[in-house]
Amino acid sequence: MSHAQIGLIGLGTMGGMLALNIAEKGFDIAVFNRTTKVTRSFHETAGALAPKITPCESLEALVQAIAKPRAIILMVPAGEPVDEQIAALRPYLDADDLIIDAGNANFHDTERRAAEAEKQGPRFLGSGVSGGEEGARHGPAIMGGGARSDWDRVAPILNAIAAQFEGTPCAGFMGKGGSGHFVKAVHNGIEYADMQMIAETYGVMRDGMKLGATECGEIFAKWDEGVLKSYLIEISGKVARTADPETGAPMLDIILDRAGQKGTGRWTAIEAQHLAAPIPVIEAAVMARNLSSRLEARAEGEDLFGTGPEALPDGALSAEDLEHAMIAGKILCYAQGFELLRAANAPFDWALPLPEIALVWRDGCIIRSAMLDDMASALSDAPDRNLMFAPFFADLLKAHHGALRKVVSTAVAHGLAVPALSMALSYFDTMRTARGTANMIQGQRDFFGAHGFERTDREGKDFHGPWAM
Ligand SMILES: NC(=O)C1=CN([C@@H]2O[C@H](COP(=O)(O)OP(=O)(O)OC[C@H]3O[C@@H](n4cnc5c(N)ncnc54)[C@H](OP(=O)(O)O)[C@@H]3O)[C@@H](O)[C@H]2O)C=CC1
Ligand SMILES: O=C(CO)[C@H](O)[C@H](O)COP(=O)(O)O
Repeated sequence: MSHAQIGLIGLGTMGGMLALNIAEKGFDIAVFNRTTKVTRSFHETAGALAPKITPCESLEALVQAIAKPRAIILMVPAGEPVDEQIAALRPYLDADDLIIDAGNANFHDTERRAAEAEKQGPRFLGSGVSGGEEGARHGPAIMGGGARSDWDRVAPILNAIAAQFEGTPCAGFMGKGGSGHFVKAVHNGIEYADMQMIAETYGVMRDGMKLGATECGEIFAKWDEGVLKSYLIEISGKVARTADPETGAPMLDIILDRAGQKGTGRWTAIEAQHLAAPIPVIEAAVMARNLSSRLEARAEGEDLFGTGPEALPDGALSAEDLEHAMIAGKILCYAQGFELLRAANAPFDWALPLPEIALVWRDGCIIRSAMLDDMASALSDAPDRNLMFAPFFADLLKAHHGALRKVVSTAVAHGLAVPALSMALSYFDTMRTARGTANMIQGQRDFFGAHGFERTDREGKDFHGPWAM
């Protein structure tokens, strides 16, 4: 019986929860998983939703269970698994059937897959989904890319399962090709940066202010009541206040300080370099994750050079200083993310809807934050303006950049590594310095390579020395 309104492949953390979400919103769904026992146990444990779910044990059965024209969501790891699934499905599908890759694909792969789909079918959408397990189950943010007509076809389902912010679905169409997955990658870059800055403030509290994990957790919980209100601050408070059930010690004290990564932050940093779009806070966060994995070298460094972080003198920094520094850092990191989105428009022939992206990120996704509503307004008022210059955020920066400077300089003076906060401050200082120091770079380039320079006192682009010898 071909009655399912949609299909889904990949019943892992995200796919299983998305399937339950789809069924709960009243849609009939057919599901398939590479490992059949996962499909069976998924259906057996679906409870009241089981009648809306058709478990399938082959791709052929999955395809037959879905009403035409079919739509099938892929929720499998990025890269080869996606290509393999598309190749395995293709013989069973009609040209107007639609595959939706809802995993975290590299957008270059999505561009390629979209181009292949244009030539040989079936139809293809690349849709970034954010929100983790909980979001997938009860309402993620969804960033779609591909053909508008394909998006419109599945929008009723995607809008229904997305998080709702004051009645508006946190799902949006970003444009053609890989644009949806590009927007999701930038979301993840901001996620890396936000997480890193929170980790740095935790480090200052733990190593500089000698606070215990629970005290740090209470401070994060307080921040979550103010300007910094956001999912990541909220869960950081919960993480810090959790005790290990086995030892009773704070969880944070027993977790190894080596951060994992699946690659989305790195993709964002690489693309920013290709586009010459400055995103130093995000790049610092990727760098910090990479350095975190150098456990042996860091231990060797501690033996050789002495313990890095020193305790801060009493009263050197307060929790309020850290909160205000985080506010400034957060604005600067989101501003960089939106600048990167804007920088991609011309090279990829996109028109990424920046205000709508801020609206989509208001709920459901990992970087949801009370600031995003104001960011959406600022981007609607002036879509081409860097967010740091929007009056609302400029006022916040004027009020809080002093705290960012105080936190960074105090931390640096006492051997506490704060790379993302430092980069936020450097970006801020660079962006408010009308006459910088690139004149020296231009002098050097002309000295060794006759590359030419512009002058401040004359029109023209190709001036040269002579240089003193
Ligand atoms: N976890 C998260 O918070 C988020 C994840 N994502 C993205 O969603 C996608 C899925 O992630 P997640 O659910 O966490 O991953 P999981 O590891 O929990 O699940 C992966 C799923 O893919 C299947 N699978 C793995 N390899 C293959 C393959 N070669 N061919 C077919 N099926 C395969 C697995 O099947 P089997 O049971 O047989 O192993 C399983 O159903 C990824 O792209 C991820 O980046 C996006 C947003 C958030
Ligand atoms: O997309 C996500 C959240 O938005 C996934 O949780 C992703 O896995 C997070 O990235 P990483 O594993 O690199 O930390």
